Amino acid sequence: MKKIAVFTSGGDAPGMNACVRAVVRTGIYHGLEVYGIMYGYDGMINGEIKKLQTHSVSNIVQRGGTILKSARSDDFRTREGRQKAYEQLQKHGIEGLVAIGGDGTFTGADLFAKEFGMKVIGCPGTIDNDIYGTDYTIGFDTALNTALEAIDKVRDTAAAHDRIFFIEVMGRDSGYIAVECGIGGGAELVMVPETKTTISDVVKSLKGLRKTKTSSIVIVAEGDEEGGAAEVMSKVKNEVNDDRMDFKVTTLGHIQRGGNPTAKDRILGSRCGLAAVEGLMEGKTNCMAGIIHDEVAYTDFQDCINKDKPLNKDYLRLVDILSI
Ligand SMILES: Nc1ncnc2c1ncn2[C@@H]1O[C@H](COP(=O)(O)OP(=O)(O)O)[C@@H](O)[C@H]1O
Ligand SMILES: O=P(O)(O)OC[C@H]1O[C@](O)(COP(=O)(O)O)[C@@H](O)[C@@H]1O
Repeated sequence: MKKIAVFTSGGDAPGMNACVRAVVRTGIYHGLEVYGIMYGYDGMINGEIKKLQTHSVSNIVQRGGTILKSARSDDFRTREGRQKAYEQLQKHGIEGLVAIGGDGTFTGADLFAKEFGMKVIGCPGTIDNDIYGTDYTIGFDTALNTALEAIDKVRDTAAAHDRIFFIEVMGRDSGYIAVECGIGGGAELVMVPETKTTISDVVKSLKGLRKTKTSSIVIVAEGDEEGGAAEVMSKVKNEVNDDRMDFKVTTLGHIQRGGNPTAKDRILGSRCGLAAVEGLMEGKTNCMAGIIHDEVAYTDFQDCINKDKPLNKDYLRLVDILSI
């Protein structure tokens, strides 16, 4: 293998730049030519491909977002789109790809590799931490710490005014951010998509806590089955029907996906990037380079896509016990 390319796809997650840098520098270190594809699969189809040098990735290890930009591509979901993408890669003589993204990116990559014989290794880039085959995903730690900092600030005003705050964090299908910032932020309750918490459960807990506490923080993952924080708050308010309880909502939103990556995300991105390139050089394909128990681990795309990474139930128990 002489030429490889790297791209970021789907969303963006802090630490992706560290990963891109590692791919470029590891490739060059091993004598490969490394190309960057802009705007994910859309850029692959449109031929937005450029050769990268060591200096192309200078001064990015500390930056959030992705210098290669990111996009969601409908065209890549079609056979014609993937055919065009393959032709563009052939023009440059590219034989291997490093795909930095989430489940969707890996689904497209797996299909593409099987259809055209392209070699592809993925790196797990999502703040949601919901990818099987790695203990942590690139971006999760930064998002968690951003959310935690915001929760600390909200707690100050919650305490000063004896309020009950419903704080919405990201996680369309996953409660990792919610549960971990719930523990770290000392939340009274955490609502996540993985477990059912009814409005009556919430009301019962809040009324119970009222006997010992004057303020409370409820963390709601955006994908909770009862709705986001605003919807949960309004349902709880209706059921409580007590004007003495002062409810507020804060939605943290996309601030969680931005900002300079933490040390953990820079290191994770760097390790996965290096492992992806060396994996390609060893002939591996259709798998993701992740880290399990502090060791590099390659997991088949099919497992990454189809297997669940369950939340640690001990974490939810921890929130319950520590919030009394
Ligand atoms: N079944 C599929 N077939 C082909 N391409 C796909 C498929 N699923 C996802 N993709 C491609 O991967 C891109 C990123 O997927 P998406 O789910 O948006 O993000 P993520 O990688 O973060 O999960 C999509 O925009 C699409 O181009
Ligand atoms: O508004 P967008 O860009 O669709 O992103 C929202 C989604 O992004 C996520 O944060 C995941 O993003 P990443 O996978 O890119 O990290 C989800 O939790 C959330 O539902």
